[in-house]
Amino acid sequence: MQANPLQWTASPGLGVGLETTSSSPLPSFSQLSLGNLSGGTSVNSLKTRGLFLVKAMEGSRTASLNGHPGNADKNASLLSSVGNSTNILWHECSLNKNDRQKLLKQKGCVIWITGLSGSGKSTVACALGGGLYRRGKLSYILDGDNVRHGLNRDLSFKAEDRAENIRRIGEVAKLFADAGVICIASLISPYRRDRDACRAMLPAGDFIEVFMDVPLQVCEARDSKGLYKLARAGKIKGFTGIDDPYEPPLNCEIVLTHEGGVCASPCEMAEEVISYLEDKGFLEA
Ligand SMILES: Nc1ncnc2c1ncn2[C@@H]1O[C@H](COP(=O)(O)OS(=O)(=O)O)[C@@H](OP(=O)(O)O)[C@H]1O
Ligand SMILES: Nc1ncnc2c1ncn2[C@@H]1O[C@H](COP(=O)(O)OP(=O)(O)O)[C@@H](O)[C@H]1O
Repeated sequence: MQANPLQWTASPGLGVGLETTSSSPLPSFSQLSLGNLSGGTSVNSLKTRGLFLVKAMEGSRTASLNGHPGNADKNASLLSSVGNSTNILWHECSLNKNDRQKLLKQKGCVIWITGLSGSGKSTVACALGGGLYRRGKLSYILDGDNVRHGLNRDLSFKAEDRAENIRRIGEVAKLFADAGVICIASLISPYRRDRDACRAMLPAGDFIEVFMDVPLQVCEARDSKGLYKLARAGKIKGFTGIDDPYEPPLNCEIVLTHEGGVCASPCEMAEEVISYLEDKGFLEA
């Protein structure tokens, strides 16, 4: 992608800043400024020294409220408590999701792929990421197995840990969507309630649930990791589909089916999801 052209500007009495051209989605001078330039520093000298003065004086609530004595009471009234975090204040930046979407020429969203182990979630997630990449669209995959190697390594497969696994991935996916990225979350996520809680984190329409509707017998016959065999032998307890529940979606956006013993190829499945994204306008800003 070509970089956005930036122009230096000077403003009487204020200092210098970076201004974008009219076609650029980057912030204007009013949103980026430096305050005073002291010691004889001129705009030109900074320019020639190649200094990028991107000290953004964001239109931050925190900054403006804290910056003025006497506003402490007003500030305190904005404090909130979320879970175990008390006295916290949301910090708003002037550069928002819309700006990032314009930059990326797409809309951020979450594609949530759910299904049994071996149903093809990871495969279709990769095919989808590839298909989007070839169209110049930025996506990122949050795969349950992979996230459990790091962020969620402390979680087991009991119901409450699965719920926490899903909640955390939902929160991370939400951040990716806010960044303007098409986030592909692929995890078993066996409980409807947990998936619905992730849906509720996002604006309506931005959570696209994709159900891998592949029968247990097919997944078990694939058994690419040998886990079903271990579960049947009682060596893995609480394995989804064997001795742990899976609740299929009742009303999801896309169902990728295994019809009459024939499964569409991962690329065909990915194209189905891409068509949905195109139809709903996610592949343009
Ligand atoms: N008990 C049990 N049940 C189901 N799956 C198990 C279990 N133990 C380990 N595994 C492996 O972990 C992968 C599923 O992780 P997820 O994070 O997607 O699961 S969940 O959403 O929290 O239910 C899953 O990966 P996939 O096969 O890709 O689905 C398995 O490889
Ligand atoms: N559409 C498909 N048709 C046939 N086999 C598939 C398809 N998608 C995935 N597979 C195969 O099924 C197995 C499990 O796929 P995987 O993507 O790992 O599933 P999951 O992530 O749901 O556990 C792999 O061996 C994969 O090659």
